[in-house]
Amino acid sequence: RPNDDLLPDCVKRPAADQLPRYVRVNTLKTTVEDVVDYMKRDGLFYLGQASRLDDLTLKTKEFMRDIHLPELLVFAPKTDFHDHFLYKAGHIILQDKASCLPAYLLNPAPGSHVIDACAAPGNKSSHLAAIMKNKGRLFAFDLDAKRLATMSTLLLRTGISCQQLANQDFLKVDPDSPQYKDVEYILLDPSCSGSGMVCLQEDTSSVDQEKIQARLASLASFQLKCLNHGLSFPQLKRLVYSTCSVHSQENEEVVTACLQQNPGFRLVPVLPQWPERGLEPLTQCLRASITKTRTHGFFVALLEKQSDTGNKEQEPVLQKR
Ligand SMILES: C[S@@+](CC[C@H](N)C(=O)[O-])C[C@H]1O[C@@H](n2cnc3c(N)ncnc32)[C@H](O)[C@@H]1O
Repeated sequence: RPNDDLLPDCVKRPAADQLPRYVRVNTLKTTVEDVVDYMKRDGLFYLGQASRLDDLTLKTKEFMRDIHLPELLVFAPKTDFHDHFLYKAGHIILQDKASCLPAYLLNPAPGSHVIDACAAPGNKSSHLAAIMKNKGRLFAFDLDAKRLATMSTLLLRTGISCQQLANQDFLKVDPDSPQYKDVEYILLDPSCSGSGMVCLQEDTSSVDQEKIQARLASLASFQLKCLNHGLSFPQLKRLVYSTCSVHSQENEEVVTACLQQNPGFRLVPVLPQWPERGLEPLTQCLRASITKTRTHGFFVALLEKQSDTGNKEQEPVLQKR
């Protein structure tokens, strides 16, 4: 959740209004083809599959399939689907493209056991459940009861049934408890400064710099604790870490500290065709921004447990899908 203390009073609407409207198709309820047909019958113009980022500059009523994510449709900025039948019926989810990356990259197998550590309001959980085809177990935690209640409504609407929600501090979840003994995948999207949200970008001139730095240090320390905790689940294979922050203190610096403390894990190079990378030397990670990826500001890292034999070939994942 964006940390309100860090956010400025000024809200830069014009920048947010430039962002395409991204729509994730909920494959538990429908298919991309059916949604495309529905939208066409509704009077929208389908331009096919995008092949370059520039294609995503759409006029009113036009839409396309995204370049990178197979279940994502892209519409003109400000297209509003909140009253649309497909949204109310849970067939589509209104989710920024960058925020679809974590579940897509984690890619848990159907039937697997997965944790969404800081889950509410649940967009990424619903995406995980769709990738898992509702098979297996999705343990979702959040500290905030109100946000968890919103999440229950969203999950109900989207037809998810493999989840187990808990109003619990993830840092207090016992990795050695028998119920988590088969957890192989964790999605960790902890509270952050929210500095990547285009409509909430910081006007740092009016904010006390010392206060900002102290808040960032406290968030980074919490994020690192969550990461270390996630990596301590005994059967863990992969963990995806994400923030909607543009600050390296919450992103590359947290991941670097975590890798130093957990030498049994390595970074997986992901999506080689993605145009914006983590800051050097963490170029295996992804960054996102309105200028380079036409999304909100975002950061994603995929960590993987090294096999006992070590020296595993560093294969980029999800190059083709
Ligand atoms: C960035 S938001 C998560 C957004 C969510 N992943 C989604 O895609 O809808 C971070 C969440 O972490 C929760 N949170 C903060 N500290 C936590 C903790 N110690 N344990 C579990 N959840 C926590 C907050 O209440 C907030 O809902």
